[in-house]
Amino acid sequence: MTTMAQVICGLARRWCFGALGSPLQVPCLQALPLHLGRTATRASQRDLENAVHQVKLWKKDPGNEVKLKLYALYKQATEGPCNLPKPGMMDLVNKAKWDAWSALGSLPKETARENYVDLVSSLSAASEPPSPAKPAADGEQAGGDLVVTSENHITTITFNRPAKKNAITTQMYQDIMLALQAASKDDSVLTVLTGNGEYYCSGNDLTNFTDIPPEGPEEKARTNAILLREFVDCFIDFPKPLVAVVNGPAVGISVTLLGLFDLVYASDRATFHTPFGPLGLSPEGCSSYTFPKMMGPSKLSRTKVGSRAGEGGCQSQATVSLQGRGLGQLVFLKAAEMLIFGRKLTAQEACAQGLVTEVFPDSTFQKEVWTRLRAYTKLPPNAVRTSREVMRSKGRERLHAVNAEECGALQQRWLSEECTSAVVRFLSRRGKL
Ligand SMILES: CCCCC/C=C/CC(=O)SCCNC(=O)CCNC(=O)[C@H](O)C(C)(C)COP(=O)(O)OP(=O)(O)OC[C@H]1O[C@@H](n2cnc3c(N)ncnc32)[C@H](O)[C@@H]1OP(=O)(O)O
Repeated sequence: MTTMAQVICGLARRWCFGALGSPLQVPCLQALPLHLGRTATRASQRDLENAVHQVKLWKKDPGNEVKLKLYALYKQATEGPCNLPKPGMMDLVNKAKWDAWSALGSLPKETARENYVDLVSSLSAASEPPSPAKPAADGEQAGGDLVVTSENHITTITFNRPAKKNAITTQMYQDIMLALQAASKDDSVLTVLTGNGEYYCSGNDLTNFTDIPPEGPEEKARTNAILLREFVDCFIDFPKPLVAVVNGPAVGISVTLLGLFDLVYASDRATFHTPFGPLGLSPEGCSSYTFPKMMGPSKLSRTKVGSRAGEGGCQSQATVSLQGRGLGQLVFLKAAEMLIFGRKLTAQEACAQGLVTEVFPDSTFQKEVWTRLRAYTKLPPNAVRTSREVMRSKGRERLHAVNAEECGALQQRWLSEECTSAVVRFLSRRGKL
């Protein structure tokens, strides 16, 4: 069986820039800027070889679409129409190459050669002069991918990869666990998670799947499941109030975990998206349990109505949805729309569903939230901890069981073709393969 990890592993190896099969493997001739060097309208074999060499000198990855075109034209120019058997569905790289080459049909070798040379020439011309170097580290702030600070009895853990929309790497999962362990013992009253930049967090870093150990993809899925389970367990067992300051869009695991938080304050710019269906995944972070629970009818009596509607606060639209439906059905439907079908919620909608405590206008978000949190730190810390423990202790065992079940399901999902294809699509669109 070909698994996602095998495919991605193979893709990562084979699709790195300069390694897309034959066009980049011919012997290297003199480097000659083709758009300057070729004057005749018909491209010669020498022009083709120069073009191949030119491609090798490109510093910027031209993207998979261009690489496929180059591959197909080169094969057509040197071997004629596609003569390979069609690869299997799961052999994604060879299938894409085969499709591109076959699509050229009976294009004459000379025309393919000319098209190859012209394509390289136009792309080389377009890339001159070389674009200026990017600012250091893509604008990432000093302090690493995760920044932990402790001030005024608040420990703050900040996702700090704004250039990657704060996607969580494997290292960051480990570092967050260490930060939580430290925060559980320090003198802070509250522990806050927030994001630096435009996003709160774009969820699991999808390139985490490309790092396959020598033991193979099953081992990767197994260790990922263990890591995820330990990671979520840290949130379940965390002894102090957890606060999410959701400064912008939140995706995937950064949303599901919110069900384990005590306070979730959101900017009105934030959105909440769990695209598990499209990604071939299933829910994690105990959301399969917490979301139906919080989005159920018991929330309706707690839903904040009115006072800040339109300028923050929650709007009570959920009551409308109740009409004509049994309450039990509503519980299922609301959580299902998010977790199974990947419906993205606005901050107001998330608040109405009980996922968010309160929404603030983005312009005053930071000021209002941090003022509120500082005031909470003045409360007697032991009373705060005790109240929280009383509220949490009854459900803890259940949450651990849910977490274990979700991780088991995901371990299978990560090895599935549905997930493979979705991750490959994402990475491929961004030229990461
Ligand atoms: C131990 C394992 C535990 C596993 C736990 C499982 C968790 C499940 C999940 O979290 S599922 C959710 C996974 N996340 C996503 O599917 C989001 C993917 N990202 C996007 O859809 C988009 O990037 C976006 C909507 C977040 C933002 O789109 P936009 O067009 O505004 O920006 P770009 O796409 O150009 O992104 C900018 C750069 O950031 C990189 N990036 C963003 N998100 C991720 C991500 N999740 N993983 C890896 N990389 C990400 C993107 O590739 C761009 O990088 P580049 O500039 O180098 O191309």
